[in-house]
Amino acid sequence: MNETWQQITQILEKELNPNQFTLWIKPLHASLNNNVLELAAPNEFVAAWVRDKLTTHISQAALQVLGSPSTVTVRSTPKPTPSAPETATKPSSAESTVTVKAKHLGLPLTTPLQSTQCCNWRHSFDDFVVGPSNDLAYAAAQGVVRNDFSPGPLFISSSAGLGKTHLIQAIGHAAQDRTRSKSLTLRYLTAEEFATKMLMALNAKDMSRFKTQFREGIDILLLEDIHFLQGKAMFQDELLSTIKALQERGSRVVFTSSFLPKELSNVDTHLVSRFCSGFLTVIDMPDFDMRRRIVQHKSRQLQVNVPDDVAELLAESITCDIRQLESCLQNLVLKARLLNERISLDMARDVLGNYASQNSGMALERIVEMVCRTFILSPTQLASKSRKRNIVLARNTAFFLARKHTQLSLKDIADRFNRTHSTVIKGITSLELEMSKKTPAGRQIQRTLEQMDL
Ligand SMILES: Nc1ncnc2c1ncn2[C@@H]1O[C@H](COP(=O)(O)OP(=O)(O)OP(=O)(O)O)[C@@H](O)[C@H]1O
Repeated sequence: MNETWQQITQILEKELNPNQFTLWIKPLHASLNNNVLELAAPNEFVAAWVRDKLTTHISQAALQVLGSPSTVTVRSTPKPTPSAPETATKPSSAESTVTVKAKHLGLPLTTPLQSTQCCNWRHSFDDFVVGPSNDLAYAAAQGVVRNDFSPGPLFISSSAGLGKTHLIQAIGHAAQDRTRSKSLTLRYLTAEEFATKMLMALNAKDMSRFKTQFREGIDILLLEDIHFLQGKAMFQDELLSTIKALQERGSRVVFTSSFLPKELSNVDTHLVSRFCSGFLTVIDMPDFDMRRRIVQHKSRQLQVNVPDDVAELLAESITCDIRQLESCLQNLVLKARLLNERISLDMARDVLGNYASQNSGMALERIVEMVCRTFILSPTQLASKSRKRNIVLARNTAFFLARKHTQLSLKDIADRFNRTHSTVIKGITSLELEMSKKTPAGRQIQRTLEQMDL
C-alpha cells in the first residue's frame, strides 16, 4: 500500500497548494481494504478537515492510481470516532443512491458513480442551529421525514452558504434512520446530475429504464440546485413527468434552489406550478445571535473552547455566509493548534483579515467598485454589452454579490446593469454552476469571492 499511497500523494502534491499538502495530507497514514482507502489522521480535527474538504481530491487521485473508484474513509488514530460522518458532500460528482431493504422493489439498481454507503450523510438535524431565519424551513424539513406534511413538494430556497444542502441532507439522514426497518428508496442528486443521467440514457437508447428508475422506484427524491435546469426544456419536461409520477405514487420530493420559483426564468410554467404546489420556504440571512450560536455550536463540534468575545467578533464580522463563518472558525482553531496557543481576540482579528469583511446592507456602488478593481475594468466596461469572457465573468460576479449583499430585487440589479432580469439569473446560475463543479475555474471564482474586500 505504501507505494500506492505514495503515488496518490504525488498527484495531490501537484494539485494542492504546499501548505494544504503539508498540513493535511502529510500526516495521514493509509491502508487499502476491499477498495476502501482507509486514512488515519493524527487527531479528530485533522480527520474532520480532510473528510470535509479533501475527500473528493483524494478519491480522484486514487482513481487515477488504482484505475477504479474507491471509497475514502478518514478516522483519527488516537481516538477513533465510529459515529463520525464520512464523505457525504453535495453530490457534485457523485450521486447518492440509498436503498434500504427490498432493493428497488426488484427493479434494477443504478451504479453510483462513487461508492457511497447509506450512512454517509455529512449533515443532520442535530447539527443545524435553528433561529428566526430558518425555523420554518427546519420545521418543514422535519415534516417531510415524519411524512405528516402536505403531499406537494418541499421547495427550499436561499442564497449561497445559508444551509440548503445541510437541510436536504438532514432529511435524507433522518429519513434513512427512521425507516431502517422498512422498505424505502431514497435518491439524492443535483439537477445537473439528473440531466447528465438522462443524456446518458438517451445516448444509450435506454430511456425506459431511466423513466422506470425515477418514476417508479423512489420513495423520497432529494434534488439539489433545481435552478440549473433553467433554459433546458427537454430536462424540464422529463422532470415534470417524474414529479407527477412520484406524487401519484405518494412519494416525497424536496428541491433546493438559489431562486424562488417565481424568480426562475426559462422554466416551463407547468413545472413552476408544480414547484409551487407544495410548501415554499426561504432561508434568510442569520441574525447576530444566530451567527454567534453557530460559532459556539461549531466550536463544540471541533472540541475547542472559543471565548465569548471571539465568538462575538466572528459573528459580527461575517454576516452573510455561514460557510465562510465556519471556514474562518476552522482556520482560527487550526492556527491556535499549530502555534499551541490559546484562541484570543488578536489571533481572531488576524485570521479575519484573510476573509472579506461583510456588511449585509452594502451599497451596489461599492460592489461595482470592488469588482472593477479586482477584474481591472472600468464601470462602463462592466455595464457594457461586451461578451468578452473576462467581462462576462466580472459582470456575473457583480450580479452574484449584489444578490447576496444588498436588499435589491433581481429587477433592480438588472436595471442597474442595463440587463434583463433573466440575464441576471443566468449570470448568477452560471457562476454557481462553475463553483459547484469545483473545476479549476470554479475554485478560482470561489477564492476571488472570498478575498474581495467588500
Ligand atoms: N443553521 C445552520 N446551523 C449549522 N450549520 C449551518 C447552518 N446553516 C448552514 N450551515 C453550515 O454552513 C455551510 C454551508 O451550508 P450549505 O452547504 O448547506 O449551504 P447552501 O445554502 O447549500 O449553499 P450553496 O447554495 O452554495 O450550495 C455548511 O457547512 C453547513 O453545515
